[in-house]
Amino acid sequence: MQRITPDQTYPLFNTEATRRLEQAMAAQLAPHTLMQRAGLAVAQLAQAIAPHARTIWIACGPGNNGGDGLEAAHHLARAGRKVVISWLGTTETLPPDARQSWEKARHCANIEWADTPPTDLTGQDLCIDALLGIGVRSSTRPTPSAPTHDTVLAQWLAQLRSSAAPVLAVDVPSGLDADTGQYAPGLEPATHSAAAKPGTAQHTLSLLTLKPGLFTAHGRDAAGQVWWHDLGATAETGLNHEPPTAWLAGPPPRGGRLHASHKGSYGDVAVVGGEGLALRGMGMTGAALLAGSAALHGGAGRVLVSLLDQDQATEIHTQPELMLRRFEALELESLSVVCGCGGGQAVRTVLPAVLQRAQALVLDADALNIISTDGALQQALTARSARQHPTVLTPHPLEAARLLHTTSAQVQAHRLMAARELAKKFQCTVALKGSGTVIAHPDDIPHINPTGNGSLATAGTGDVLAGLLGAGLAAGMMPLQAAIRAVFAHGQVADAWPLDEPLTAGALARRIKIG
Ligand SMILES: NC(=O)C1=CN([C@@H]2O[C@H](COP(=O)(O)OP(=O)(O)OC[C@H]3O[C@@H](n4cnc5c(N)ncnc54)[C@H](O)[C@@H]3O)[C@@H](O)[C@H]2O)[C@@H](O)CC1
Ligand SMILES: [K+]
Repeated sequence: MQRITPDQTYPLFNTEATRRLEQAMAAQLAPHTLMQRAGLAVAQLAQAIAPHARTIWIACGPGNNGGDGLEAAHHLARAGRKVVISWLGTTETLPPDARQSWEKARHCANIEWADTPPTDLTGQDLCIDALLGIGVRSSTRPTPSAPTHDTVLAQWLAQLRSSAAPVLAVDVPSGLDADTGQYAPGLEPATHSAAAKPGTAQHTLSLLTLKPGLFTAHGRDAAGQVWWHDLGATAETGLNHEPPTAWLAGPPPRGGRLHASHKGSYGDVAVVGGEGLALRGMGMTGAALLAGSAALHGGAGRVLVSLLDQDQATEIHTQPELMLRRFEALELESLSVVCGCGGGQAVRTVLPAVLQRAQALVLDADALNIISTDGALQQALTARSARQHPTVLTPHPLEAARLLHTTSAQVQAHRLMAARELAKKFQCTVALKGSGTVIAHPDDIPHINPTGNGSLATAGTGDVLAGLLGAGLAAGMMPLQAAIRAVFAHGQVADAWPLDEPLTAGALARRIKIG
């Protein structure tokens, strides 16, 4: 069993791939072996995280996820723990594996069966959520047979989510789609506001494989600390037979700078953005300066800033290392250009030249919005790949939706798919921002970033990411690697930041540590 922390790369498998692996393993093993291993692993983790739990309430659903819970109940009861099971299944519809575990639990004298879950649980107890696993239905189609069952399920789920006791979720938090990190319709937590985080699992034990939905969209909030037990898959079938659906990214390789290096060794970044106050009465130069600061702290040799401002300041007092340049004075062919941060409408005039001539390019914010409305710019963007000019797009879900001519809800519903589609459409690397940023490249398996938290949801943090990425490209990194590294480092700062201190984008840029 492994505790998942952002210190190494892990393969992630969607439901389809997990089912294939399960079948391949089941074919080699005695019947019921996988569920026995799963239940034992759940019981072991329960004992480890709540060694003194007075009562362990196990909510078991009608399928094999419930079977894992029943199997765990048997082990916990045998270990002398007080176990209360609430079971939602019927003997007529029980899958064969779950039936065996049900029989076992039934024969345990010291297990209490309760149709009404205990309501007096406290922080001294433990809940095990074995209601739904990867078999959750994501369609809103009602099941003709089960209106009552669905109501009870919703009630138990609400009880788990509001319990004062810690929750250990089996395989996935019930109701969460293991592929997308979205809740199945009708099974969302009642409260969905960022300010009042809904009650969710403190621990999730992912079985056989790690699933992408645990790490993106609502997955991070829903799952808490993720653990993984491969049920013997690595040793017995070799997980290598099945290509991963995605990777959970790990830290970039560390590498110090050569002593005999100079500023030219790390390349030049040019930040083009920051519409001035004069054009429309909306000054956004700060965004470009933040990107410039991040590029500097990200290790760029030199950072040039070209503000899209008629009244360019002659000096930037806050960051004297940044060098101001008029756009016409930039030698785009030899620069890693970060374009769009605070670009407003002014960025429209420079985009054709930037797309045509920039050696390497990061496109963010307003640059993306303008490109999404302009077919010629889209063609120019796609054409860069044939000229071997690396390009990285850093959209948030709404910007991605505009580029894909869809809605941000659709993008969020399938973040991995949306990022891949964008990468293919424009033949470039994409970092789709949001919880569990997805980094995609046309020919590669996508990566999900494991670092970062809600403190990054503040103005300017996207500009910092774009600048940091520009530094990676300027140093000659491949765009996918540069994106993985930048997103990881960006999130790492937020993870190390004190919880009670607001994180400003300026501080974020200054704290970046690379390599
Ligand atoms: N796939 C694997 O590799 C393994 C699976 N195991 C367990 O088995 C689970 C998968 O089992 P199943 O395929 O039986 O699926 P689940 O047990 O996750 O769910 C299926 C049951 O839930 C009901 N259900 C689904 N969506 C619902 C909804 N929206 N509202 C109300 N009821 C709903 C279905 O009618 C069905 O009865 C895994 O998550 C894991 O916990 C482990 O035992 C061992 C290995
Ligand atoms: K579950």
